[in-house]
Amino acid sequence: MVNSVLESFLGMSPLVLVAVTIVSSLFLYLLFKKDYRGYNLPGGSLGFPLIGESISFLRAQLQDRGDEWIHERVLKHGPVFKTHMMGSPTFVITGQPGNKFVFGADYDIMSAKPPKTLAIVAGEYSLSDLPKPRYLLVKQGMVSFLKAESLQHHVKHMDRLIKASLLRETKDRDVVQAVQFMKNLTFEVACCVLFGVDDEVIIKGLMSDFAVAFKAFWSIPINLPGTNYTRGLAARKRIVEKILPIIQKKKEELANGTLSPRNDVIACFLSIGGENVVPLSDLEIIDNFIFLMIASHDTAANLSSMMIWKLARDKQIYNKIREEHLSILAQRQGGDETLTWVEVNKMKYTWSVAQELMRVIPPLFGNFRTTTADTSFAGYDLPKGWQVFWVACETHMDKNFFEDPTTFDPSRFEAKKPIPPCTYIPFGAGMHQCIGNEYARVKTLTIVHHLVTRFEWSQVNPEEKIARQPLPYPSTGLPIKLTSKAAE
Ligand code: HEM
Repeated sequence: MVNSVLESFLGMSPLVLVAVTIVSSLFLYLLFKKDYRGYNLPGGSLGFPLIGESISFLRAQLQDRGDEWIHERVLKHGPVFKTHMMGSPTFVITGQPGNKFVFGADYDIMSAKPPKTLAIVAGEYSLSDLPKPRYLLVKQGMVSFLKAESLQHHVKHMDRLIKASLLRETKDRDVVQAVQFMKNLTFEVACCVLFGVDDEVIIKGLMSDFAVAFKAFWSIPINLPGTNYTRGLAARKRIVEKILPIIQKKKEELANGTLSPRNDVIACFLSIGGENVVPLSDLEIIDNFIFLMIASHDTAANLSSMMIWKLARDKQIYNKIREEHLSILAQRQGGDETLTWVEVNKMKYTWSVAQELMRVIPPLFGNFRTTTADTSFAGYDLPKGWQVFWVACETHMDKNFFEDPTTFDPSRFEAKKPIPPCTYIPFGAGMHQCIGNEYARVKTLTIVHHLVTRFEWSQVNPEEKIARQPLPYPSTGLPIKLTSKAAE
């Protein structure tokens, strides 16, 4: 088991890892001991130097027991504890006050600098690595495409792509590998709709490069031949080579007026300017293209895969969702067969199922920050330069915020009663809150719409377990058996 954990997250032989660990660990251990004596640190274990508790945490994640791993330590040490993961000493901060502290912290206390792995793969100019003024500018470029006012003009494009892809995938086939299909579909929709890249050969090439880069993100940053990390660096180089000519072409099209500045995210980036504003360089655009692909791909593919998983297992929910979608079709007037923004906004029950699914099984388990100054929380010292890890599971499963938390109940999101701040956090909160939630909503609802109005499905392996890889997926890729069900 330990071997398979090492191989999935490192892509390297355990023997090589042990050798590297022994050489580097003693030095780091002594350094660490020396630096932090005298600080009032919370309880917890730093585990082995360099590796820390990464293996134990990642192993729990693979078994979908990450929440138990956290909860055991919360029970032992309280809502804040120390550990060592993904190459750095780390504070895990849980609970509503902890979430408020992390999500409310500004740049002078905490940065959303990701683990070294993302910084290297996505590049030095990627959103979460930028100084605040530049961060705000680049994010503005992303938001100008992702906000509802802009996104609504892309619903029909997204709908056509999803419908065509679904018909292609299910043609003459009654079993579909749902996870791989959702990953491919999400990537294709992102290339075409988010980034305005529709050349099939380029999309295929980018897809295989990104598959390698995604693995590198959740690896331990050891630059040795054969590691996932080193393969990720090579994949980044190939991605840069493919995107540069696309940027050049879009510059020309914007200049001659054949491309609108709101056509896609790259066009939005290229249109950033004005008095005293330094336009984005090609490298800034590439790094943020990679960053956005990493931020959007697995998360959005995960939500639609998990919806398919849930609907295969719960006939009552499937029937209620199908009813909602057939009623939308029944109300449609005119001959246009593509979905509209108004129709997507009628899919309220379907979205409340997705929200409840993200409460019980959040796509993102949590995320990292780095302290940028010595600070304190709950009476403990948090020294500068440590990683901070926030997690969703502790508040999502807290009966003080969600009555009967282990029951799957979409109606809690239909109720008028507001959910207390910083307790329901599948999209985070505060300054770094997800800006792609509307895009993810529209894409997921469109996929579910075409699936439920055309098919019923069941799991080929009903006993299939959920494993975090690091996002939660059915462990054998969710093969589903489809039965055609024409819209009534
Ligand atoms: C179900 C799908 C998604 C989930 C669950 C999700 C989750 C999250 C979470 C939890 C964060 C906050 C991270 C933190 O505070 O540490 C985040 C940030 C972010 N997400 Fe998403 N996301 C999803 C889809 C997307 C999509 C589709 C896009 C883009 C099209 C996107 C773009 C971003 C960006 C750019 C940030 C960083 C914002 C910032 O740092 O200011 N996400 N996402």
